[in-house]
Amino acid sequence: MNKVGVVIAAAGQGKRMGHNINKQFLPLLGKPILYYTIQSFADWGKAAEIVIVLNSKEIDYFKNKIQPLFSYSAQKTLSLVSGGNSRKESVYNGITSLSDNINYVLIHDGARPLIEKSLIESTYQAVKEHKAVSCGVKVKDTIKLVEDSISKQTLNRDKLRAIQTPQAFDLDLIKKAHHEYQKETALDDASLVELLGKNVYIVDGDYNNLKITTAEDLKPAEVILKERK
Ligand SMILES: Nc1ccn([C@@H]2O[C@H](COP(=O)(O)OP(=O)(O)OP(=O)(O)O)[C@@H](O)[C@H]2O)c(=O)n1
Ligand SMILES: C[C@](O)(CO)[C@H](O)COP(=O)(O)O
Repeated sequence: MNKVGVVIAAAGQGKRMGHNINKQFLPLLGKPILYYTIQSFADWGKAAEIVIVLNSKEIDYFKNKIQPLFSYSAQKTLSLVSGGNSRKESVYNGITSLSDNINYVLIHDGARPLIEKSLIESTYQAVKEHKAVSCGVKVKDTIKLVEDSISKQTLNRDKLRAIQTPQAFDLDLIKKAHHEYQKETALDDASLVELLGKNVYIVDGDYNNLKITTAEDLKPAEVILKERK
């Protein structure tokens, strides 16, 4: 029987948000961003363990202000781990804290609170077949390569995807990728599997699965949440 774990990377500083409190604790319709992210995985209901990776200085805040928002049964699946200086280090701490009997892991950004159950499920179904999976959406704009404000090349849009999380992996495979490329800088976990020379299967993501990065992302996120109510 397959057992699945979830790692939610929430140990960033949210510098681009430019707020004095971590962006993941900012409210959307009155509840913290990180609450929505975790609740989506709890609602999905298939995770044996949900690891929340936090800045060590914010663990008490999480315990006092966010953890009590969840039902008792959801709280039982949560565990808290300290993050690192990069997203990659934080994810590493998360995946290595999962129990040995976990077969697959879904890795998600704490800052993507609009994730829907259907996308979590399609990612999970795909990983059982492909071992390494990422969500991605087709880019809608024309993308150009620009150097020193000069457009050098127009890229073939058909081959481009804007990459999102969740990304899902066979747990042994992603641990191996993290171990082998410990010194490599990586924006996401799928790129470490690419470095191993393995295929990463892309499932269709969701344009609404926004990453809350800068202040202008907050309003559209609230509009989407309101529509779902
Ligand atoms: N050391 C880090 C850095 C990032 N993250 C997490 O990785 C996700 C994606 O990162 P990003 O949106 O870039 O968040 P921040 O690093 O917090 O943002 P910024 O770059 O603006 O500081 C976020 O949920 C963030 O909390 C993490 O767990 N540990
Ligand atoms: C993993 C990721 O969400 C894919 O879009 C993203 O790369 C992480 O955030 P960052 O803004 O690149 O740090």
